[in-house]
Amino acid sequence: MHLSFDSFVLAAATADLSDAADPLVDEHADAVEFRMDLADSDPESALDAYDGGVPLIATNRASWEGGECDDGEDDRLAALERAAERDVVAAVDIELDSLLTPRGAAAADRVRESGASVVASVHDFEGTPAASELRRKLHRAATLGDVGKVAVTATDDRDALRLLEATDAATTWGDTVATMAMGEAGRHTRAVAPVYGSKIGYAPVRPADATAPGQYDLETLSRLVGDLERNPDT
Ligand SMILES: O=C1C[C@@](O)(C(=O)O)C[C@@H](O)[C@@H]1O
Repeated sequence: MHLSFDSFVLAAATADLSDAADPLVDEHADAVEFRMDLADSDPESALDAYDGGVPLIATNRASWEGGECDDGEDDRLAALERAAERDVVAAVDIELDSLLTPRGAAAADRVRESGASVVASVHDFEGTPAASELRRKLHRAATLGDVGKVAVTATDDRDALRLLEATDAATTWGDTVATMAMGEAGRHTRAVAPVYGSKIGYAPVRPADATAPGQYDLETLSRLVGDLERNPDT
């Protein structure tokens, strides 16, 4: 399956692929992000059993990047390479710090050879970097990935605004990026960042199953993003 990041992709984020059968996913999601690192049972068996019609983004977030995968880098990335071999997996998320290593770069090559896209991701669970640093990270991630994703933690409105500004700048100079600010102060960026060019949003099917702080549930984010969408004809 293929996912185009030319326009906004709303991803239902989950640790449990059976969530994909929820009618809300069919109704609102363009993709399902499978957080392999958060899965209770063997994620590769879950991938084998997946028979949904919505393409998958496979993520196996390393513990050093705020996830729960403690495997060594080789095993962690090999699981993503195997995931990408499945037709339903349209994209694979690889951390920017990993893509900067030879093993991570090789994983990206394998993923692309399998026909999947690479989402290069950077997370800051402490705060929001300065504007210049944000721009640099976004550009670096968008250069190594087919989409460059930066998730930060906002503690006030100014943090959120800096992220939106960097999103707009990156999009204006032609990078394909995805941005979101985690935490309560950043919550609105999940709805607003797509207006400034962000190409992926993440939302749990049920509010209680958030995969990051400050997420809206899928139905809510779909409505908010839809309401704010610019329609050139109106
Ligand atoms: O990187 C991201 C973004 C995210 O952290 C968020 O803030 O929505 C949620 C994660 O599941 C996803 O992999």
